[in-house]
Amino acid sequence: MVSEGEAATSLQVLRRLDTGPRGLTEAEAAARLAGLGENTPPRPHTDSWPLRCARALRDPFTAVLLTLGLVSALVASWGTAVVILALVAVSCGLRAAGEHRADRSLAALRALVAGTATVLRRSGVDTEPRAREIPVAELVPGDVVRLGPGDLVPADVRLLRARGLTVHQAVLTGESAPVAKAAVDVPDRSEGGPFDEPYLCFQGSGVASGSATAVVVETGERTRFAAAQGGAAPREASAFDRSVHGISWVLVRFMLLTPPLVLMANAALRGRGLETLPFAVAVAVGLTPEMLPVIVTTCLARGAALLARAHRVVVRRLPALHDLGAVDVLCLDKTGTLTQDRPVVERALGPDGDDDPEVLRWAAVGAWWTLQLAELPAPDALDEALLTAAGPVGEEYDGIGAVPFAPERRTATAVVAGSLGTHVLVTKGAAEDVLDRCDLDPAERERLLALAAREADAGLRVLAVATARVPARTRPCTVADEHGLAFRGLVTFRDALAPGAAEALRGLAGLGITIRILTGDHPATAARACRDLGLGAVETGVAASEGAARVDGPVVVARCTPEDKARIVAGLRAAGHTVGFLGDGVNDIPALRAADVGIAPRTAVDLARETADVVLAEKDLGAIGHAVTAGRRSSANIASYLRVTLSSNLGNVIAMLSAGLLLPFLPMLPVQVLAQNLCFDAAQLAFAYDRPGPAALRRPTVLRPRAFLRFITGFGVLNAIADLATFGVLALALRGPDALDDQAVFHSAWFTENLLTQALVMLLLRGGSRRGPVGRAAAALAAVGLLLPPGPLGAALGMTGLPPAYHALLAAVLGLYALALRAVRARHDRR
Ligand SMILES: Nc1ncnc2c1ncn2[C@@H]1O[C@H](COP(=O)(O)OP(=O)(O)OP(=O)(O)O)[C@@H](O)[C@H]1O
Repeated sequence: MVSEGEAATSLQVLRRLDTGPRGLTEAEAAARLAGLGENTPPRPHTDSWPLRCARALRDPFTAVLLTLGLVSALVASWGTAVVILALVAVSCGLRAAGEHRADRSLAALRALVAGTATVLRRSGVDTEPRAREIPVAELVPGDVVRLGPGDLVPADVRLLRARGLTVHQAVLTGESAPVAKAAVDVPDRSEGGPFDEPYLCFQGSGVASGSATAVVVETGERTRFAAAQGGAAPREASAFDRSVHGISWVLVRFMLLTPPLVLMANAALRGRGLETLPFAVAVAVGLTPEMLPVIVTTCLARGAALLARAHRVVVRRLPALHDLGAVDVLCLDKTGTLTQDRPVVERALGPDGDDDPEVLRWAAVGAWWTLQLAELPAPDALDEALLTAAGPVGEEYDGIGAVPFAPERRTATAVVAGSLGTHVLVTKGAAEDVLDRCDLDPAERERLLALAAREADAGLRVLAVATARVPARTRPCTVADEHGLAFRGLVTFRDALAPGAAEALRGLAGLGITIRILTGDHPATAARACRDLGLGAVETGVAASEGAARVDGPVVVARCTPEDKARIVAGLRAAGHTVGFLGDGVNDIPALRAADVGIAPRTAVDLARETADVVLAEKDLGAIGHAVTAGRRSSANIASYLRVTLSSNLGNVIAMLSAGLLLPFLPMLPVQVLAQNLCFDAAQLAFAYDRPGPAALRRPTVLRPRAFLRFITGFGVLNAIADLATFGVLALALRGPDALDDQAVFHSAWFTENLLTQALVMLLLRGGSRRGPVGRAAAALAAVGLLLPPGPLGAALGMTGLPPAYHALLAAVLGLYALALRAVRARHDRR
């Protein structure tokens, strides 16, 4: 771990690592790799089976079931206790198996999006070092790496040189704002911990801005990140976690209240004592949706695996799939998402609007020397386009210093040696920001802004270029030097629209998703791109404008800084929307973090990819539509399961409690309640494999705990009325010694009726096709309901065959119940 080396000088650190500023030779690096092992991040510590099962036990429903099992064992109701334990074991086993499968496929998917690092290596001792990209796993201590905006720090490193470097260390320290880092040759011993040291950067952090050259000090298991168990910083609970949590806790309270209520009511009205406890416990168990965790894990894991296979979309955090289904506002950046981010220089023009090749030359000189002096691993797309268009330029001057581009400033500056002891500052950047740094009268400034806007209106990207001649000096160039400049002109670029973007945007609008474009670019360039993509009436707003964070605000918000983007996303979330953000640049990272679902293409900068919840393996906006549909499908299945289970469970419990008070005996034996519950659970696993109807996929799906609880109370009461009505009718119609006075007949009748109504509810409350896994499971449930009581298992459970007249009456009651369910459902859907 970085420890004794922390306070050493840079030279001492290089010596200790037996390396130099020119990096290692390939042979030396290979030998170190063989000796020390790969630089792979620590594996998440969730693999062992006992640990998985133990985690599954922490689920609130399982905890309640265990408590109920314990209570049964205490009153020596062994049958009940054993069935409850079996339920717990099955649910934990299924859940652990589901999670294991999900983790395995997620790990394989993550490998798809693994990153690389830029390292300086030499082929032999006397050869010049060459910067090349290698997989992060192949880095060894002593390697010299280059870091640029958006890079993940690939190991624990000591900075040798840095320019304007700031890094996000949230994963390690929880601090969300980027912190400034700088190379220090002879460090002071500081008060704070190693994370506060300016000259150290750690694996797991990411470069927010600036650039650096650094030597790798520790790799693999020996990094601070590994020591911190590689635990990602705890994330704010997602919309999905919050809804499931909310619903779970309301139910847990219900379940805990049920046994004492049953006991008290039976004691008060029927004078029964503690002998009703097993029944009370069984009723509470009947209320529990114990398969919820299994269904959730299976639905999400299946959805994610299908999505990866069919559309090459990688969901890095399972609950994000549900959140995708709930997204109702999708914010996109423009460059690289709607356009290809392969800009080509179109024109270079002077202040009067005429062609002027000098402007392009100065811009390219600036790009070349910023690239060289800031030691950036690679030029950005605009700089690359300048260098391609201008040809070799840098050699004519000596580079002195550079302040690399930062999206908050929107300018980049290089300083080169001029004639007769002077230096020339070359600044390029967004027109407004460069003009602010020029000596101009207001009218001239307005005229030049209009010139830039005219070019941008044609859909071109625009860079302004300005220079200043200053006396030569030795101190390094800083942002403060960018003033008093002379305006040189504009360079314009054409960046073609991404193929398929227009169609994908139409598809997303068809899914009921509002699109917002948040870009750092010129408002006119952005507006033109959006118009060409058919984004309806485009209103542009600058980031600072009021209302940018409202969903009915402007479609395009231009000149956003990274913080503006995050602020708008946070504002939309605060207004109750579920917000997705798709971006690929370093300027998108705060917004990716702020969104409910951060989405990045695989070609995004490493840090954006690492921050995102969802990674598109192909740069295809259309894949988002598929991902949203997959999310809606998984959520619809989870919601169907919850609706069906909870409303019929609640109905059964109400009916059973009322009947228990009206009848001279218990309406069902505890073991029968539990057997019925087991049958329900098995049938409902089918929801994990269901294909929901098209209606469920048309709108964003949100599990709103309040609406949910209203739904289940409504249908639960309807279910209870149907149960009680069945018995009312039966009691009237089938009098006599063989009929309902006989406890075994009553219990069997209740058992059959319950399973049949449950099957009906599965079919009618779900919506969509009656066929498929849910249809088959409902049919199987109905068959068990009819065939089990007269069979040997029925006899073992204290049940018996039913008189034929019962079945006829039951069919009539079920018919009526189905009609009522349909009517109530239709009314509910209309609301
Ligand atoms: N290398 C560069 N040198 C100087 N100025 C630059 C450079 N790159 C970008 N700019 C200027 O800064 C502005 C903002 O850039 P930024 O990277 O924040 O957003 P963007 O790439 O234009 O758009 P988006 O946010 O849609 O990805 C650009 O419009 C351009 O004017």
